[in-house]
Amino acid sequence: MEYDLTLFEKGLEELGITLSQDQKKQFITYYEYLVEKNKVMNLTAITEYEEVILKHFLDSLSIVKVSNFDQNKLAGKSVIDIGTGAGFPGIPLKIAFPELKITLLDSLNKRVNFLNEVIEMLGLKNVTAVHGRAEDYAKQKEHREKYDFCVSRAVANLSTLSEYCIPFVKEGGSFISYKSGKIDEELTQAENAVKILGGKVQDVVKFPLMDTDMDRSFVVIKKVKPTAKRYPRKAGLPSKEPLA
Ligand SMILES: C[S@@+](CC[C@H](N)C(=O)[O-])C[C@H]1O[C@@H](n2cnc3c(N)ncnc32)[C@H](O)[C@@H]1O
Repeated sequence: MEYDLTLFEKGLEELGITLSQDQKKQFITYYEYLVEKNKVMNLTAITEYEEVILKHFLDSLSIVKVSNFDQNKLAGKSVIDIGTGAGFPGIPLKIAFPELKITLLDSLNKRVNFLNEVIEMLGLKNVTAVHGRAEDYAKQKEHREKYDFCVSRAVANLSTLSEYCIPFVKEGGSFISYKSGKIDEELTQAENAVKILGGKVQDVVKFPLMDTDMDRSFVVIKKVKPTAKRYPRKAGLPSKEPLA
């Protein structure tokens, strides 16, 4: 099937991202497989082609607006995507920036199985999909404070998310949270949690998604000191009783 790439190409140009024909084909293959599998399992509420391009693909890639996620300096950098679901933002980042080493984590095994099929189908290298909860993985030596970037979209409020994500980040690295809608109150509520966990809010990048009226933002949290061993607390607690 022929797909109109006008919107995608316009968005990529706005973001300053250049993709080869093969990379664009990988995005289309991913789109087709997402829609096909979505008929038999719950992966996404968004399935219309242009909506997926805008709200999943371009939204995921808009992280290049964050100055320390410099697309020219990503070689060898490691990223963990917490609560990746059907692969957002991790799979679009891997397709567009194949030099990244990416770990995709989700607590729903059927989504992880889907991701492994996508990885194989697209022939992606240096990307691993793992099944588990952030609170448990962040305790493991091979994951704790091992990543240059931790990213997460649509998983939890910023305080809970900080407890999931900051423990994965190396000192000097960043946790970059994808947010939509108004963010100021959530940011104020998370301020102390960020500090307790060894982070510091470095930047908040606000923008509309392409030429829509949909508010998007990135909260950029720099890891400034190691996270105390007791965090994250046991699975379930960060969402039940967010750090205040
Ligand atoms: C609303 S979906 C968002 C998926 C994707 N990030 C996106 O933006 O489309 C939230 C995902 O986070 C996962 N999740 C929630 N809590 C988690 C945790 N503590 N550890 C790992 N995954 C978690 C869920 O299984 C679900 O797939």
